[in-house]
Amino acid sequence: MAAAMGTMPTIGMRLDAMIDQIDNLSSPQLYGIIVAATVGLCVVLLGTGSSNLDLQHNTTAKDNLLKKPAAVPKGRQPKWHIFKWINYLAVVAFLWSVCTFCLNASHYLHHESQGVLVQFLVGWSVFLLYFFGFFGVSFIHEDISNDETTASSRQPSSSKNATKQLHKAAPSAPVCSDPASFKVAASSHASTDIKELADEEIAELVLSNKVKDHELEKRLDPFRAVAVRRLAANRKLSTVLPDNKTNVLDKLPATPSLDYARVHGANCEIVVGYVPLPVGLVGPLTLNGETVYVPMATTEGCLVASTNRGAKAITQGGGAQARIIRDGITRAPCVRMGSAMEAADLKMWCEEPENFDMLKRAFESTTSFGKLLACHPTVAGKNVYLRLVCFSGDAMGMNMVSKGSLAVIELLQKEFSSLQLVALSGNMCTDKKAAATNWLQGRGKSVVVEAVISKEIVLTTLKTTVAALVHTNTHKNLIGSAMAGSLGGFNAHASNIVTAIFLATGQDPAQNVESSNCITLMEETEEGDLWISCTMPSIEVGTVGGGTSLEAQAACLEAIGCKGGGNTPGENSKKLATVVAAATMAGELSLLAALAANTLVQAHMTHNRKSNVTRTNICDESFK
Ligand SMILES: CC(C)(COP(=O)([O-])OP(=O)([O-])OC[C@H]1O[C@@H](n2cnc3c(N)ncnc32)[C@H](O)[C@@H]1OP(=O)([O-])[O-])[C@@H](O)C(=O)NCCC(=O)NCCSC(=O)C[C@@](C)(O)CC(=O)[O-]
Ligand SMILES: NC(=O)C1=CN([C@@H]2O[C@H](COP(=O)(O)OP(=O)(O)OC[C@H]3O[C@@H](n4cnc5c(N)ncnc54)[C@H](OP(=O)(O)O)[C@@H]3O)[C@@H](O)[C@H]2O)C=CC1
Repeated sequence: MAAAMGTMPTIGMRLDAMIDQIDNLSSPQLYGIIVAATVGLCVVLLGTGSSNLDLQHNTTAKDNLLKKPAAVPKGRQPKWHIFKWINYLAVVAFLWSVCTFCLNASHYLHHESQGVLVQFLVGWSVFLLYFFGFFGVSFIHEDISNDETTASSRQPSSSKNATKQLHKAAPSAPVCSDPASFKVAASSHASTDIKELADEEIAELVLSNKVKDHELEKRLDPFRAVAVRRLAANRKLSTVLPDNKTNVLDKLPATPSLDYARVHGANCEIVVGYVPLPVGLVGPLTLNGETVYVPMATTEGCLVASTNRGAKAITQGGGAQARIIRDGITRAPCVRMGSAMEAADLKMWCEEPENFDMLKRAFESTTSFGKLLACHPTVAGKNVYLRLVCFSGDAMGMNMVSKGSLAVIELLQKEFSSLQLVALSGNMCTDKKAAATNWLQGRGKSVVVEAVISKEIVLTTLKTTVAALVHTNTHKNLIGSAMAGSLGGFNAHASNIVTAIFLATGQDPAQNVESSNCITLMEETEEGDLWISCTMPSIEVGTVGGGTSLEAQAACLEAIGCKGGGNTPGENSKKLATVVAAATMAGELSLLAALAANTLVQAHMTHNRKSNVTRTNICDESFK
């Protein structure tokens, strides 16, 4: 052991050996190495120091609060300008010591006690400790940045995120839709954990655009996101409303029952609450031999009463019969070809059965329920509008058919090199706009419903006569609508009933435009009774998807007996469509009866005007 110890070199021996090696170097070599190492170290240190400083210059105290509220509390920031000057002084002192050493190296290295060399070594160690300390600050600071913001201050985040989120523009899109031309506020991309902050503090960040209003759900649970947004929204509103009220939204309910977790990503964005609508329940209504009750959400007093009266008359008469005569939701992409002749080629190609089969396979690869039923191409010069008709099971099917249509276009682009997609929806679909195509060719469910009501029931329940009803219907709904140049509006108020049922059952209310297409026909039978029918070619409804999964809307579907998917796909949505048509017929019956008997105004004064709040406020004594 002692022998072994005796052969092992001590630190002093190693130092001596190192000094001997240095001693053997020529002076230029020695100076060169020392100067190069020193300059390199200084450059690195200065670079690191300044990056820290830049970071701070670009970062306000509020940003730091946003990035890591717990670690860097507001108002307790390091004094970065003092660090900066200490840093410069340290570097100058370090360079001075190195130069001094280099200039007198041979003297210091041969000094007998080596004491001066030790002094230099100690001094440099102190500098190194300081510089390592500086590195440490830098590393910690970078860690904070990396943890807390994906879009760090070293990389412009706005452009990065913008390109990621924007979809590819259509080839024919104008220059202004170039994704690069979109400007996204850089401040909105901070993605720190803001859960630790109080609601008021987060609302403050929303107001100063440090956190985007519509991204709150990504960073907080959906219920808290709504609460925070309401705080911010009240403040925003106070700046634009004339009386600067700060609590406008307080009367808009946000609690207790709406499930915002379901709403987010499915039904609505920038949610600040919900609007309660009264729901009336019409019925019993006998339809296809079955008794149904129909929930209707409306604020138009008299509407539910009217539909209820019609339902009563229909049920008293033995009930209504309804049939689905066509079923297919549509999407019509607009594509542009190189020439009108190529457009004609495309139309012919799509109409070949084997080619349609290819389109069908492509479409159906995107859905387990959807079936492509037809493709109707319409040519307009170089443009082709491919009206794709899809069976959508129990879904209304707009997302489904849009997804499938995209797959069809991608296939066609492989077949026709000149084909350019102008718009996935080319308006010949036609969604949410009045159009002859829906009236003539149908969209969604096409339904016809009829009933016979005895003259006695017409007299007792509807308070009019069969002849008066038929007369009113002919001159109002048929001739009157014809004179108005109506498109699908040969009815009295189909949209009233359609919209109220749509709102109650979670349908897309904007589709009331085409879903209300309806022609109401009335005749007097040989027995003197009333025959009535409503033909509605484009009722767009679903019992899965969209708003149908929200609790309240699902409850209304359950009340009708058609919640969710049916035993066979499409069973429930078809039932809902027939209920919409039959309830519409009930509404038609009652309103036409009121018009025939001229009791419309009287009815609305009773049911629509009774509790005018303003009037009760100003003359409550007389009102009593
Ligand atoms: C208001 C009624 C029904 C009264 O009608 P009535 O015959 O005087 O009422 P009744 O007390 O004799 O009751 C008859 C049945 O009506 C129902 N009924 C009666 N009252 C209620 C009630 N409160 N709540 C629920 N159901 C009610 C109910 O079924 C009742 O039977 P019961 O159950 O009592 O055995 C009738 O006058 C009526 O239907 N008027 C037509 C009003 C209407 O249809 N308005 C629709 C909106 S108008 C509009 O927006 C569109 C428009 C007009 O601009 C379109 C156009 O250009 O034509
Ligand atoms: N994209 C657009 O252009 C438009 C969208 N909308 C909105 O689209 C929504 C409605 O679209 P929609 O496609 O109906 O609904 P969803 O987007 O909610 O999707 C419904 C999906 O549910 C699945 N599904 C499960 N069970 C059934 C069943 N029994 N029958 C049918 N499908 C079932 C299907 O999936 P899978 O296909 O995978 O089998 C179907 O595609 C509404 O919110 C509406 O407001 C409205 C107009 C235009």
